[in-house]
This record gives sequence, structure tokens and C-alpha cells, in this order.
Amino acid sequence: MTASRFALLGAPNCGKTVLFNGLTGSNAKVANYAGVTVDRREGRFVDDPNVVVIDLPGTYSLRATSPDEKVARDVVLGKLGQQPDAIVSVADATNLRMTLRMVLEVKTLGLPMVVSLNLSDVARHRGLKIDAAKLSELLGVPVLETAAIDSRSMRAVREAVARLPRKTEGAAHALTLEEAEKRLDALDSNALYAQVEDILRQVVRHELTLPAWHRQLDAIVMHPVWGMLILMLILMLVFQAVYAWAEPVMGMIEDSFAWLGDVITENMDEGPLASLIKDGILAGVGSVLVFLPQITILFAFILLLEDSGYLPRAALLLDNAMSRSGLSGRAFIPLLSSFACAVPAVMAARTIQDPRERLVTIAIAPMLTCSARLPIYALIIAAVIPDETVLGIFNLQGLTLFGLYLAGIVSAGFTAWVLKVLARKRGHVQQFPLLMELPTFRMPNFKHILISLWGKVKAFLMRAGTVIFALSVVLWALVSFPGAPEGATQPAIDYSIAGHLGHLIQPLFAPLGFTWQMCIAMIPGIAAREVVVSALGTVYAMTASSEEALETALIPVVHDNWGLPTAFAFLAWYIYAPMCLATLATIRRETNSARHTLMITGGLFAAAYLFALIVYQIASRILG
Ligand SMILES: Nc1nc2c(ncn2[C@@H]2O[C@H](COP(=O)(O)OP(=O)(O)OP(=O)(O)O)[C@@H](O)[C@H]2O)c(=O)[nH]1
Ligand SMILES: [Mg+2]
Repeated sequence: MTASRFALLGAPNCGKTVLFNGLTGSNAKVANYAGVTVDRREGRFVDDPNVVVIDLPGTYSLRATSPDEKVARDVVLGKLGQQPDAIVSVADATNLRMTLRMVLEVKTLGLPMVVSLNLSDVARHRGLKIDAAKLSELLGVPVLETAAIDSRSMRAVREAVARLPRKTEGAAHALTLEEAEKRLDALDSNALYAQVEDILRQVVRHELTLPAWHRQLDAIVMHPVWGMLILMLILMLVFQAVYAWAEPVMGMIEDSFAWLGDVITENMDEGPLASLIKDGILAGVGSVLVFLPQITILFAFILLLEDSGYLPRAALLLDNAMSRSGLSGRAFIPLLSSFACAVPAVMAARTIQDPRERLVTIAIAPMLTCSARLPIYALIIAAVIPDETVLGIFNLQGLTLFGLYLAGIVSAGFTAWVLKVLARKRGHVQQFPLLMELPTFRMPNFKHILISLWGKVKAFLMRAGTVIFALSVVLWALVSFPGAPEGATQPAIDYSIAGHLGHLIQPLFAPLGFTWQMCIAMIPGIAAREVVVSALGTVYAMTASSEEALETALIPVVHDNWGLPTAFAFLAWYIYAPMCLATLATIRRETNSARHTLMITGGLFAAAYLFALIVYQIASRILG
């Protein structure tokens, strides 16, 4: 028997994904702003493996048009995969008006349905009363008051979902696709609107007003001056914390890898195997793992900001500046997720209607500092920027990191602006106003944050254990073989395959001040940015003479070997260089155009080269 399929349908940001995670035991991304889910996602119902639950992007109507909203419509109509056998309509209890319309639309399709009146805890808190029984009577479907984040409430939802009718073998669908589409298109918006208002009058007892503290908080954080100041302060705090709090744990990780290296040296004979473990694996994987604490802290802050409802407000605050770049606030949410990783950001650009704006957003997303750059930035900052306090309170290293993030943001904005000017010449620019519903401020849900944080940490560890581990082994082989000939005068690595390769491409990067070791490390680093750090670890471990080799930590090695101009140029290179195969593949898939992908990749590499060149040439004149 084929499985039954139930789809979660509702407005953006009403808790569909929290419900989905609870119904299926998944860990899909949840955040307090609209447009988090941009594609459908399926999972098995925990209480019955014969039921598939589908999470959908938020939409206000089945007659909507942006690519993510179209997914919801197509799934419900059965154009994308098999038509669902029942719908779980998720409504935001604090904003029932926005969802009721779609509930009525689904009803015309004749699909079995249960309505989850979600966020009812927030509604109750604000003194809003909804007569769920009456609503159920008017709609003719079961209505549950739920708080998806509460486990007791989740159990009630599971029971209700379990009672939904399953697929009956051989039963014909209520409606054919054409009929269903015809019915939807025939709906009269005004009549629907009137019906919604009529229902609201009967079930909602107290109209909702935002509490005073909420309005005051909004007035402050959205104030053009104070708001901006608060945003800057928050960002500064994040970067300070990344440095100040991570330090002790980083030291511990470094020490344990050094200790493991010593254990190998003491207990194994010198030879290829010991070298593979020490110089290949420990030096490679260890160099990246050291940055786990910083990445964890950064993600914790991002998750906190996401869950509180603050981020979209920052978006609105910056909307004015954004519109000058030719982007609307719609582009802001995808761009925000770029700070974690460009891959979901490029996908999230589906929420943007205008094709030009969507392409520009995809093109600039890789310039924003993703978490994979953090190990690179952190390594070089730790190696060359003194750990000093400036202006009384700011740590110079944290400030530098902040500057690098800012450089990415400014570059992205500038690029968007240039593309706008170019497009305007051809008359292509259309500006859509920002139509974003601001979520309400909410106390972040710490359990959720911890679970998501663990997911991210696990993903990072997985990468260290798989991709980075494998590339470290391959690189170790390339820098070890062939070994040095009889009577060699140079370090053995000079004679290896990788050594030759590094010397071969180094002239291309000489104007940027890159050494051949850096060139070697950048080759596996094309796969993913942080790999360059593990690769540097391996390359330097192999270059070091045996006494130096006792000093395995990468930071002091970079400190001793790189001049400031080289270090700065390397940072400039990584602000732009699109060295991440996953991002490029996603751009190819989302734009569905090899030409656009090549243009974006080429443009980013050109920018990387140019800026690294300028930085190196200027810095070496000033400093040396
Ligand atoms: N207090 C409270 N918060 C909730 C409840 N359900 C969800 N949330 C929070 O609401 C926010 C949105 O939840 P999501 O599950 O991402 O919403 P979604 O409907 O999937 O949103 P999109 O994918 O953007 O359409 C998150 O911050 C959740 O933690 C609830 O019942 N009570
Ligand atoms: Mg979602």
C-alpha cells in the first residue's frame, strides 16, 4: 500500500516547521521571520510510518505567485508529486485574518483538513480569546488550539493528525487537477474577504493590541539613529564574544592535538605511517577543529537573533540603504542566511519575485561572510593582529573580524548597486515595495536554540571527520611523494607532486604575495573554504624540519612565516573568492543557467584577485 500524504499549509512564520519537526522527529530550520522554508520537505509521521508529512513554504493564498509560494500551491493541487490526502492547516492565532482565507480556499478543494490554531500561548498571553469550538463549527473541520513548542500540545496535534483519513485503496480523487484549478481561480476575492470577516466577528472575542513594552521596544530598535546604534552594538558584541569566550576552549583543543602528536612521536617509529597520522591527519583536522568554539558562539548568536524576531527589524532599518542598491527588503532575508552559509541563502532567493533582483541576490550572497570563512579569518587574525585593547573597550582582533564582515557587506551592496546602474541603462530595473510582515518579539526558545546549535556543531564535526579528513590524507600523499632524492638540499616537500604544482602556479599569485605553500593549500581549498586551513596545517607540518615539527600549532607558524602584506592580501582574497563547490552547484541549480553561474564565478574570482593585488601592493609599500 502506498503511504498517505498529509501537508502542512499556512501563512509564513506561524510554526509549520516546528510542527513538522514534532510530527516527524526531524530537525528542519525554524526561525522567527517569514520565508524560512522555501521548499517542500517530507518526513515520516512518528506515530505511523505509513504516513508522509510534508512541510511547505509559508503562503497567504493558494493563488500566489513567487517561486516558493508556487511550491505550496503545486503540492496541494498534486502538480508536484502525489496530491496530499489531507491538509493540516496551520494558523497564527494572533493573526487569524491572514490565514483564514487560505483555509477557505482549501475547503473548496474538498480535501480533509484539521486546523491547528498555533501560537495560542502567545495569543492567550496577550488576552486574545478565540472560540475554537465555534470556529470548528463554522468551518466544518476539527480545530485545535496549539502551542507547537510545547510538548503536551504537540501530543494533541499528533493524535489529531493520526485521526485524519488515510488513503483508501483505489478511491478516485475528489477533484481532477483541472477542476481544482478552475475552482480556485473562480473564487471571488471580495466574497472570501467578507466570509473571513464574518467568521472573525463570531469567534474572536478581544481584538489584539500589542503590549506597551512591545511598542516601546519597536520604537527604539526601529529608530533611524538609536536603532542603527543598537544594531552596531549588537554586532560588535557578537564579534567580541567570538574572541573573548572562545579562547580558553581553543587553547584546550590545541593542547590536546599537540599531546596526541607527542604520543605518536614517542610510540611510533619514524616513517610514512607516523607522518600520515601526525602531519596529515592531526595537523590537518586539528587546524580546523581549533575553530569550533568560535563557530559555535557565532551560531548561538545568530540563532538567538533569529528566534527573537529582531532580524527582520534590522532588515527594515536597512531597507532605505538597500533600496539604493536596487534590492528590496525581500532580498534581506536570503542575504541574512548567507552569514551562516551561502547555500541556503541562494535557495532562499526563491522568495524574490523579480527575476533580476533574484539573480543579483544570488550573485552577491557568496560575498557575505559565511561560517566556513571564520577559521581562515580567525587563523590569520590570531597570527598577525596583536591581542590589544583599543579605545578602552574594543579588542583589536574582534574589531578586525568585524571589519572583514563589514568589507563583505559593503562589497555586496556596492556590487548590487553597480548591477543596478548597468541594468537601468537597459531599462530593466523594477522596484517592488517591501511587503514584509514583522514578527512579534518573542522570548527565544532556548531548547530550540540548543537543538539547532547542536545540529550545526554536528555538521561541522562531520565535515572535519569526512571531507576535511579525506582531503588531508590525499594532500599528505601529494606532499610526501615522491620523496627527496639522494643528497637533496631542499626540504623533501619541494620534490613532491604538490611541491612541483605549488611552484608551478606560484608565479600567478606572486603579485599578491602568496607563497608556494599557500598555493598548494588553496588547491584542495577549492572544495570548501575551511579546507585551506587544514591544508596549510599539513603543508607546514611537512615543511618544518624535525625540531620545529614539535611546534605543530598553525597559528605561530603563520605568524613567523607570513609578512603582514601577504596576510592581508590572503584575507582580501577570501572575502571574494568563491571557493566552495557546494555554493557553485547550488547557484547552477537555482539559476538553471551555466552562463550565469560562470559569470558569477568569474566575477568573484576576478574581484578576489584584484583586491588581493591592491591590498598586497599598497601594504607592502607602506609596511615594508
Ligand atoms: N511561543 C510560540 N512560538 C512558536 C510556536 N510555534 C512556533 N513558534 C516560533 O515561531 C517561529 C516560526 O516558526 P517556524 O516553524 O519557522 O514557522 P514556519 O511557519 O515554518 O515559517 P516559514 O517556513 O517561514 O513559513 C519560531 O521562532 C518558532 O520557535 C508556538 O506555538 N508558540
Ligand atoms: Mg518553515
